[in-house]
Amino acid sequence: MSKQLQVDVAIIGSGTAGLAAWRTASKQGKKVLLIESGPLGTTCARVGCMPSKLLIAAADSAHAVRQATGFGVQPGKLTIDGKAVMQRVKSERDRFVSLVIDSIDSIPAENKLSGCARFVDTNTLMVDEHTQVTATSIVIATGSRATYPNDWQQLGDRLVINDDVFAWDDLPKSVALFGPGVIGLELGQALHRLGVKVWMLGRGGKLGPFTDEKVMDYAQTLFSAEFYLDTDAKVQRMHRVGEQVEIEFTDPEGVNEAILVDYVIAATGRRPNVDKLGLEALDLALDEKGTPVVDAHTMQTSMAHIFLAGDASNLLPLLHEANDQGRIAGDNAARFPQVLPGFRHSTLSIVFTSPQIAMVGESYQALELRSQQGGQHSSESGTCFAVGEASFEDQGRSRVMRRNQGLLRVYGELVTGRFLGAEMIAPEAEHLAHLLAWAHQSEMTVAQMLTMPFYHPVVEEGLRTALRDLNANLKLGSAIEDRCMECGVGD
Ligand SMILES: Cc1cc2nc3c(=O)[nH]c(=O)nc-3n(C[C@H](O)[C@H](O)[C@H](O)COP(=O)(O)OP(=O)(O)OC[C@H]3O[C@@H](n4cnc5c(N)ncnc54)[C@H](O)[C@@H]3O)c2cc1C
Ligand SMILES: NC(=O)c1ccc[n+]([C@@H]2O[C@H](COP(=O)([O-])OP(=O)(O)OC[C@H]3O[C@@H](n4cnc5c(N)ncnc54)[C@H](O)[C@@H]3O)[C@@H](O)[C@H]2O)c1
Repeated sequence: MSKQLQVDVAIIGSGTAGLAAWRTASKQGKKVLLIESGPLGTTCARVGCMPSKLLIAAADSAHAVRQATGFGVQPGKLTIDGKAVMQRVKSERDRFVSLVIDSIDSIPAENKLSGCARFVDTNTLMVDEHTQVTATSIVIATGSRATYPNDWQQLGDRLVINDDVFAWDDLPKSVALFGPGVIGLELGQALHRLGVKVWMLGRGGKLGPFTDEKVMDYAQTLFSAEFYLDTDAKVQRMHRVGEQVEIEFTDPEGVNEAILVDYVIAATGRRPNVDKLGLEALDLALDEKGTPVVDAHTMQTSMAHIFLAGDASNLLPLLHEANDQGRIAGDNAARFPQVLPGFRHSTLSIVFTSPQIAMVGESYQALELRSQQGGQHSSESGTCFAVGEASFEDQGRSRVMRRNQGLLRVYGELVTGRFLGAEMIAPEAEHLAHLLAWAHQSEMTVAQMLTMPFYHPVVEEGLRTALRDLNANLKLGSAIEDRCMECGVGD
């Protein structure tokens, strides 16, 4: 006979979204239960944001040493100690995980339950086979997992995902990395810079998070010059040969190739963990991928008392999004049935390659779609937005640092001049993107952004060039100024 529990709010998953939901729901004095199947510590700290950035930090340092000769600094022969690299990645990662576990430990025992939850009916969850939980409202915050073609399983332990990479004790000699998306680019470039031979193979020509083809093409040229990259690989055969994998494929020039690699890394996308929740027991509206449809402002599903947050939703799978969504879902689950729309930040995503990649506000593709649908302020040519751009190849500070590669495209609304979004691959993109996201959230016009201070010589002067170009193309202000050498070679 299973144990019975009755609570106000049940939260499934104690990742970033679940913990945020726990904090907001419990502040309202309700009886809240956090259910976790384990392992504890969040995807971000265990196998996501933090270990990937630790690996990238090691790669950046190797890259800086290689680049030093370009400044006349001769650092001598570079040696990479793979065991030491992985040891630091894991020990720092464990430190981050322990901080999360400390905060979970501080949650009272009666508010936590260990086990895998699934729905029995609209208000009842079965946790493993030991406890039945009845809740007035429920937050699904179960995260996501890596997904790849089923037949790759025949590669056994030579097939790995991001989780496995961060468990390595040493760096391998070679990998074939499938999926030049966000995870693929970050891991692939880092491994390459740490001396691992990398073949990066994609499907359908897609690269990174870009929707603006001009920026994507620029990035493709840049990464292809650094490591093997085929964004539309024609793979004929992939099979295990001893402790390695042989891959037969046709390269972009039509030449047949066969390579042997130590590992195949699957970075071919992630899917929300909602398929084993017993959702079939509910009359819940699902999208075409089988994920519950959710209101992005209230985080409510089609069943008013069931909320969804974080990677478990089909919204943007990012840490700060999981945090925002969890906060809103937890708050509304506790105040149910009086739900309120929660505050959402402007869209911001950063990929920690070098140069870095960033997306802010509305994507180029979203704006094109808005134009096609005859969006507000559509011009005679059928678009509702103008584009400005700047190259970083000749940008003052970027050249000083020998990091003068990059392209920034900014979008603004015709008629109103409002800043709408940006896509970029650029030096210091993480900082440029924050400035732009703040401007986007403040609903600034491009002209207002141009009245803001710009120091000299800084990479942000490249941003000003793009904004000036956009302002001219919006036909609301003066055309782009010629380079003003007396003002300093910043733009
Ligand atoms: C390699 C990598 C790098 C990343 N880098 C970044 C980055 O730099 N910046 C960024 O913003 N984002 C990054 N992300 C994305 C970010 O990590 C995720 O968006 C975020 O961690 C999602 O949090 P979550 O709470 O939704 O999921 P999770 O943290 O995965 O939490 C879900 C929890 O639910 C539990 N669970 C699942 N099913 C059940 C069940 N049935 N019953 C009970 N418990 C269950 C799981 O065990 C898990 O603990 C990265 C992701 C990866 C994989
Ligand atoms: N810096 C960050 O913020 C960061 C870092 C890592 C991950 N993330 C989050 O995690 C999410 C998931 O990342 P991801 O890289 O797994 O997904 P993704 O969708 O970004 O990339 C998957 C890639 O795999 C390709 N692909 C799919 N099937 C393939 C196949 N059979 N062969 C070859 N290529 C194939 C796709 O075309 C795509 O390019 C991201 O959307 C992002 O939100 C964020």
